[in-house]
Amino acid sequence: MSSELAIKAVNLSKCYHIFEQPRDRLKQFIYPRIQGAIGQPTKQYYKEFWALENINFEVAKGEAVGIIGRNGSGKSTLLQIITGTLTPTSGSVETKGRIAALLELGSGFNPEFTGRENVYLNGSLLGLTTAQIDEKFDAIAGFADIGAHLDQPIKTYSSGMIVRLAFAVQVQVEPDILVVDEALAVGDWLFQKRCFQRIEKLVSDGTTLLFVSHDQESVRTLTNRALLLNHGKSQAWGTSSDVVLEYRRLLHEEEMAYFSSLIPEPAKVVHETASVDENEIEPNTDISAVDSRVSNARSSQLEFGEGHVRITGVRVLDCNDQDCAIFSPGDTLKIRVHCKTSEPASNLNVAIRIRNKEGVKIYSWGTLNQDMSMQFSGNSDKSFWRKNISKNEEFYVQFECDCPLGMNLYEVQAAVSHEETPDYSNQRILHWIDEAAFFQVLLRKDEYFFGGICDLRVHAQWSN
Ligand SMILES: Nc1ncnc2c1ncn2[C@@H]1O[C@H](COP(=O)(O)OP(=O)(O)OP(=O)(O)O)[C@@H](O)[C@H]1O
Repeated sequence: MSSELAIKAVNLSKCYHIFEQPRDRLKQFIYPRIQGAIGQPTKQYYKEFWALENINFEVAKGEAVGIIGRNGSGKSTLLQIITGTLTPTSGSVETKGRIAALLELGSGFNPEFTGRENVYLNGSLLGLTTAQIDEKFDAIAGFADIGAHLDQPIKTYSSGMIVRLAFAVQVQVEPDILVVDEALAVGDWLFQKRCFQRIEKLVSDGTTLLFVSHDQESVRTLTNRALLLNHGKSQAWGTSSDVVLEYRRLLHEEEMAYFSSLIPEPAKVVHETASVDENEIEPNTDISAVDSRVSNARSSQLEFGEGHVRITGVRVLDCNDQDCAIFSPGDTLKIRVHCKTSEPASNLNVAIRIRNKEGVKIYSWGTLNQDMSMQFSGNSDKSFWRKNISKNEEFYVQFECDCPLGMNLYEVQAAVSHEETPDYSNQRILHWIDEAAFFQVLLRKDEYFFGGICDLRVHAQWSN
């Protein structure tokens, strides 16, 4: 390996043997030997799982490299091979200099020993003499900042205290290569900030850093190159900002695939319904042909309520009253909530909530909001709240707008409630459904563009 390099991995692969049952492990230990001895073909009692496949990369001395990827993508396996706690199935890794690793919480600590004793134990494992540890002890204790706990056994420490002490030892030995896994996430934000500052100082003094984190911003700020692992394979290797972007793209793709599986296929036209005026509520409309796939898109776990008025389906429709799952900003977006009574009902409020995929409530609105505004304009007689609806009656309420939403995936929650008074002050939920429907908003290429969660319809003015 060139003297300029700190780490060189060549065709690194790791295969785990997965045994379906514990006794298969024993069988694997015994039978193939016997089968081999008597000249029979040997049988395999495990399945192979490749946690890493043909990973190649080189890290120059003093370089800071991030390793990112989804859970189970192979990051810890790779770090363990680099630090020598795991052997690869094939390929090789070479490292130069003293490696300090902050991998599993407090690994290398003896829980029965005090913090002070563990500092000496850990220091000696890292190759320091007692005299060298004596010299560094005050700096280590100062960085860990755990006060009198230093003379208590480690088993009495909180996870944050363990990580403080572990980090303090690792960084004070001034390693040639520092390997940091997710462990820092355990510390409080002030400690994390101090760790990051210390890591930056070590890197600027020439330490090589391998840093695994799910926090894309830390990877971008702390490292200059990064490796993206995906199902054990190297998906991207380059500048940290490029690789973090690639990681976002990967996460986005997977989220899209997940949400599209929840969004029902746009339904065929199954019946013609009259176009409903924006503010009109139409009881007694035929809903016999509500596409069952729309209501089937949710799990029955996600609903509750007293139940004498039930939501029988929620449909998302376009300007032609066609079931639609994809919209662009400005498109007519209709959400139709179909209900059925099992007893006579009145004082109803039918409402929707729209949440984006991050779970942020973007909007909630119900018929009572409209009734209230009718009341202000002295036209409250027509309010939905005052309507008496007979037993076994089916009706729907349609909410309609010009879609003001930004690019995202959206969940519709729907609810019907009994409101004792027309001001939401005394409410009984009759039926509430989470994940009643989903839709997506995509921006059309080469058209009006905005960023963020909703369109504020801002106009820019130039003046000089
Ligand atoms: N001893 C083992 N036996 C079998 N499979 C294992 C073993 N150790 C890890 N694996 C599997 O190898 C894959 C990679 O695991 P690894 O811990 O390296 O992932 P990771 O990227 O560090 O995940 P995370 O972000 O969740 O920490 C996972 O699918 C894991 O289940």
